[in-house]
Amino acid sequence: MNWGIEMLYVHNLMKKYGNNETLNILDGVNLEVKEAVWCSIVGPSGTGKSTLLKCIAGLLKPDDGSVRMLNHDIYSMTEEARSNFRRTNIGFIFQDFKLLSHYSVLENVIMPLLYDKDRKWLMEKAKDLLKLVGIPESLHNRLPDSLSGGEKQRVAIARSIIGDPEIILCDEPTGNLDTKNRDRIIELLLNIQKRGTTIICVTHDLEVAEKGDCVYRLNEGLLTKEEMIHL
Ligand SMILES: Nc1ncnc2c1ncn2[C@@H]1O[C@H](COP(=O)(O)OP(=O)(O)OP(=O)(O)O)[C@@H](O)[C@H]1O
Repeated sequence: MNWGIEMLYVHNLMKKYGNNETLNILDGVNLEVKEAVWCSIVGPSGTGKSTLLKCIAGLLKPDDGSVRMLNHDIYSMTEEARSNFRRTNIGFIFQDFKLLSHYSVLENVIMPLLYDKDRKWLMEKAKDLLKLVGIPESLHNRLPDSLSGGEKQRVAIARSIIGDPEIILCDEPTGNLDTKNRDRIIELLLNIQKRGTTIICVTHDLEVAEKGDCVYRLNEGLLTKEEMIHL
């Protein structure tokens, strides 16, 4: 594996909501992340961490600056190309899981690729991934609402890797979990990283953040590298 390949390059990102008098939420954010690196982003509530993730994901166009992922300039693409790029290269994990409540666990896992791949093949792959994240077969046909928080997040992790993404964007992935489940999710993310996947993880939890190879703090619109985390 080549550890030096550039995965993400964010240059001078600017974003504000509303009219010109409001502050820039992102005020010249720069970030460079290599392949197979876990990069944590911390910062006070409301400073724009989710906004930054959305800009990185191609879901929220910045006012200025650029996002390059795998040597593709995300905002130079057409919307359709960007959406295809996102589907094939990016996995997502959210604090509130975002599982579809009317679909079974298995159906949730295959959902990102439902229109791209053969359903039978996807089902087999989903079963393998659910095994990988420790979800027993007895839960495969259950609806998400009947699962515990830790189980839901493990299903969400299986869903995030169904397309073998190059990069996973996590927004507070352990925010709704107790310590035991948090540690299990950290372990899974570390294993996914070991397979060569890049992880960008927004978190309030410094114990999660410090699992990263690098930690950045977003404050007053700027991202700065943390030299050391004091727990
Ligand atoms: N669509 C929007 N329209 C207007 N303001 C918004 C919008 N989305 C977010 N904001 C504001 O932008 C700021 C940054 O929000 P964001 O969700 O990115 O912060 P955050 O750092 O992720 O917060 P938290 O840690 O609490 O989740 C907040 O003040 C928020 O109210």
